[in-house]
Amino acid sequence: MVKIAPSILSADFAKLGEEIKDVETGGADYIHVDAMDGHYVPNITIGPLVVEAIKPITSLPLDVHLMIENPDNYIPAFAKAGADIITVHQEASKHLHRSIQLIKANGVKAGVVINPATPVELLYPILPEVDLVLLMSVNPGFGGQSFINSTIQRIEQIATFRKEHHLDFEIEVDGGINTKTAKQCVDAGADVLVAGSAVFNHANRREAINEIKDAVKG
Ligand SMILES: O=C(CO)[C@@H](O)[C@H](O)COP(=O)(O)O
Ligand SMILES: [Co+2]
Repeated sequence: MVKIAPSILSADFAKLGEEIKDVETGGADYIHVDAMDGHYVPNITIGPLVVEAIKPITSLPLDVHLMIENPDNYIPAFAKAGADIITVHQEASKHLHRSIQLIKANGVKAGVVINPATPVELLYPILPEVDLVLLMSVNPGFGGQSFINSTIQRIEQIATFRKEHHLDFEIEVDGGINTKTAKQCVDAGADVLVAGSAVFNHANRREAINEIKDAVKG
């Protein structure tokens, strides 16, 4: 069964707690938290203080996607704040293996993420060490963008590597997920779909999540 990770980037921040409860009761599996620093990406969003504030609101895992420069400087703070999964960009970490080890040393599941223009092969050396691979299907920085179709072949490539090397990390896809792209991603091998605007721009979040889950089955 596919997991849905609503991205709170598209939630109403004036009532963030209610928004998170709404998607939790609506059937979400993770809460996706997009942390942006205005340097690595051209937008500024959420820091450890917000993660700490939402931690008691939900029993779902907090899936923290770091879009920040020098991620090692902030991994301990996000872990302490309550992140359950921390994902670092291959492009933003100066020493990727060290970043992954640092996440694990802080007692958190470790993920690696790559942008649409980064060759998937660059991840191969780190794949035996990670719990999750996040493939960006838009350029990071904003919600509400269109899905980049070449992502499908990239999911297949990572899924093939996972099978051939008997690994068990989850494959997550982030950006432009809707009922159509969701099915394509899952057919290619994705386990977790981040959905920001598709869930939070829908008046009924349960319906939005069910529509994606049903589309994947159909
Ligand atoms: O990391 C990011 C954007 O950088 C995402 O998590 C988006 O927030 C997903 O939003 P939608 O494309 O689903 O609206
Ligand atoms: Co994200």
